[in-house]
This record gives sequence, structure tokens and C-alpha cells, in this order.
Amino acid sequence: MVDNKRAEYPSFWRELPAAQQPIYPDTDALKAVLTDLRSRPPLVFGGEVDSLRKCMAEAGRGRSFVLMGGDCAESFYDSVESIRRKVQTILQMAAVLTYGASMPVVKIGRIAGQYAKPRSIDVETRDGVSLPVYRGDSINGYDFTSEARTPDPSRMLEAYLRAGTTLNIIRAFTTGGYADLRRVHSWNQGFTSNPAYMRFEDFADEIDRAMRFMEAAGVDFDTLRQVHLYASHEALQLEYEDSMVRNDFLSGQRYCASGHLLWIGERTRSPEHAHVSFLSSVVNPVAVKIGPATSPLEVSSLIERLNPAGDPGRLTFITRMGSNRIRDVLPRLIEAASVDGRPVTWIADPMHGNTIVSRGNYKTRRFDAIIDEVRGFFEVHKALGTIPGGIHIELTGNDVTEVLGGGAQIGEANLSERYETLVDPRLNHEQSLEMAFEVAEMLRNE
Ligand SMILES: O=C[C@H](O)[C@H](O)COP(=O)(O)O
Ligand SMILES: C=C(OP(=O)(O)O)C(=O)O
Ligand SMILES: [Mn+2]
Repeated sequence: MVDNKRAEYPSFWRELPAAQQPIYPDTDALKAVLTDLRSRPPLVFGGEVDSLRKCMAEAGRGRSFVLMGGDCAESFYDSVESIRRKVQTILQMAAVLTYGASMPVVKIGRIAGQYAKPRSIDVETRDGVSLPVYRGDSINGYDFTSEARTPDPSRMLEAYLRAGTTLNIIRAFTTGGYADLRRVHSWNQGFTSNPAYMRFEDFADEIDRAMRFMEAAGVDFDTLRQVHLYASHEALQLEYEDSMVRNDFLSGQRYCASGHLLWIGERTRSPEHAHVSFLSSVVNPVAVKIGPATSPLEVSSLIERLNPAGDPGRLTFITRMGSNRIRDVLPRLIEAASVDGRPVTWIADPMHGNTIVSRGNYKTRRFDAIIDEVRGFFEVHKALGTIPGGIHIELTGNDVTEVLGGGAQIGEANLSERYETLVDPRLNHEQSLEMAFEVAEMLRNE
């Protein structure tokens, strides 16, 4: 467990600098919402959170592989159909990765709480009019009006309710037979029968033979009808996260009950600042996004602050370097963690270091660069004898055109067709599956 002096002063984060926080004009309304949130039931429970921490520990030891995926920013208006397709996409990817890795795949959504966004610029200007930038549905609205863009504390309450609804949908889809491996396999067969993905045919045939072997050998597929899909999000909005802290009634420990795993973003990860201090005071598994400017010293300080007792599964680093930097930058950061010796789980986010702007001014990413960053991540770990523990992807189950390339060859001219994201470009359903096959092949060749 987290044996940290700061845990004795859980509000210590309030004394430290906190980047990317909204400023609410109505402080009385803010207080009322926070009081209300503190009285509400937790969204996730201690036992589930502890199970995920054990899964993250297994991934750190190379005995399982983590798939984290979902929207850059969820919307309060996401339909049940859109959530269903996202869950389906994650389940399909996980089945392919399980075969490639010959290991269990830990499934974690960027879901049921991914409503607050860090931004690089505070204002957005359109036709000479400047307004506060959109920071996620739990902070302000997407519409380009002064009213929508003003931070509104009642949005935190709505975020809590939407997260609860989404968790309920997830529980229904993952326990009601929808996640049955036979069903997931038949969806994947639909994907690989598309001529655009012919190159995965042999791999898909192998999976199909494995399924038939399992059936012939008498595996009880009915025991494979339920899966765990955990919920994660960036713990950016500290007042909301703090209002969701609960002492678990069984263990008595402090959990942030807004999601199973919480991460700290690249823009708020200073070891001396508020986000790190806040997450040091709860026992959830935590992750920190680290970009190419991260120093080995910061890696050791983050370990010291977030996992002083060296609990396996407590701390994950999500590397987001860019395909052209990962092979140079990652080795010294892994070495710093190895010298420290306390266990760390490593996950690759091949999205955020590969963002570009298209000629038509769309924020986008190239599919090939995304795949190349994962390849670099595997190469570096192989050279150092350390463990590549998983991948972290921005995806949607919808048929959007936000990322360039892939088998469907989305080009710059296609981006305007279905560019629907609120913030960053996501892999669409087919690109996500294509990525799963690519990474499964890398895992098999490990
Ligand atoms: O996921 C997030 C984005 O990378 C981050 O919010 C910054 O986006 P921006 O540069 O559009 O502000
Ligand atoms: C903002 C994000 O990432 P990062 O902190 O790595 O830039 C994100 O994951 O959406
Ligand atoms: Mn993003």
C-alpha cells in the first residue's frame, strides 16, 4: 500500500501549484456542487480497484498485456450505440492481442470519466472573436459562445451522473453474453474478410484454428462470456477528483472512486505539483504520461512520490514520445527506473507524440507513425531486457475520418468527411482492429 507521509495530509495538494484548472466565476455554486458530490455513492469500489492493481502488476512482470483505449474526450451526448461500438472495438482488439501475446489482456477504457482536457492554449479565436478554449464537458461547453465556454460547476455533477450511466452500460455489455468470445471472434472474421485487410488473412486463419481446437478439446465457452473492462481517465480536474475520494468500507483505505485507474497528463506531471501530490494520497493504480522532454531525474522523483513503498502495479509510465524520438529518448528513462529498482509497468501511447496539422487545418495523425512508435517501444524494451506492458490508444467504434492512412487509405481530402472528435484525432473502428493485428504480430514475434 501507499506508505507516504503525504497520505497523512490528504489536502496537501491545495498548497501546491496546479496547472490547467478552471476558474469558476460563481464560487458559492462550486462549493454547493462539491458538497453534493461528496455525499454521493462511489462510482467504483475498492475491491475492483485492487483487482486492477494486481493486473497492472502482472503486466509489469510480462505475464499479461494492457490494452487501454477510448476517446480523447468523451461527450455527455455520447449515445448508447456509440458506447456499445467502443466497447465492441476494445473487445475485438483484446481478442486479437490475447492470441498474439499468448497472455491475458487487461482491458481498460478511457471511458466513464474522460471529460476534462488539458489544452495548450487558453483561448480559441474564430473570425476575430476570442473565447476560452473548450476544456471538456465536465468544465465548459463545446459551442463557440461566451455562455458555453464559461466554466460551470454543475457540469461536474453531470459528469458524475454520465460516468455512472456509462459504467452501467459497460457492466451490461461485459456480463450479459455480449462479450462471448465466439461472438467477438465472428466480428473479427467479418473484419478480415474485407479485401483491404487481406494481409492479416493467415493470422486470422490461425486464430480461427485455435478457436476450433478449443471447441474440439471441450473448452466450456460459456465460462468465457464475461470479461472485465476497467474504467480510466485523466485525473485533471482536482476539485472533482478530490470530491470523489472515499474510504473503502472494507479495507478503510483511501480510494479515488471516480475510476479504477487514474492518470496524470504530460502537462501536469511535475513531481512537485498538485496532481502528483493528490494521487500520492490515494491507493488506486496510477499512471503518468511522459513525453520526450522528461528527464531521468523526473522519472526517479515520480517513483519516489507515487510509489515510495514499491508496490507492484501501483505505478505505470505511459510513454508518448513520437515515432521519431522514442528510440533515442526512452532507453535512459527506463534505465533510471531500473536503477531505482521499484517496479514500474510500461505502456506505449503512440498517439500524442505523433499529432500533426493537415493542409486543411485538421489536427491528425498518420497511421504508419502510430505503428512505428509501438515498434520502437518494443525494440527499446527488447534491447534493455525490460517489459513492454501494453498500449494506450485514442479510438472510437464509429466510422470517423480523423487519422490518415490505414487499409482504407484515408487521405487529407477525406478528413473533412467525418471529423467528429471534440479534441484529438482517434483511430476509427477498422483502424483500431488493424492496429490490433499489427501489434499482435509484434507480440507473437517477441
Ligand atoms: O488530448 C489532448 C490534447 O493533446 C491536449 O488536450 C492538447 O490539445 P490542444 O493542443 O489542441 O490544446
Ligand atoms: C492529453 C492527453 O495526453 P498527454 O497528457 O500525453 O498529452 C490525452 O491522453 O488525451
Ligand atoms: Mn488526447
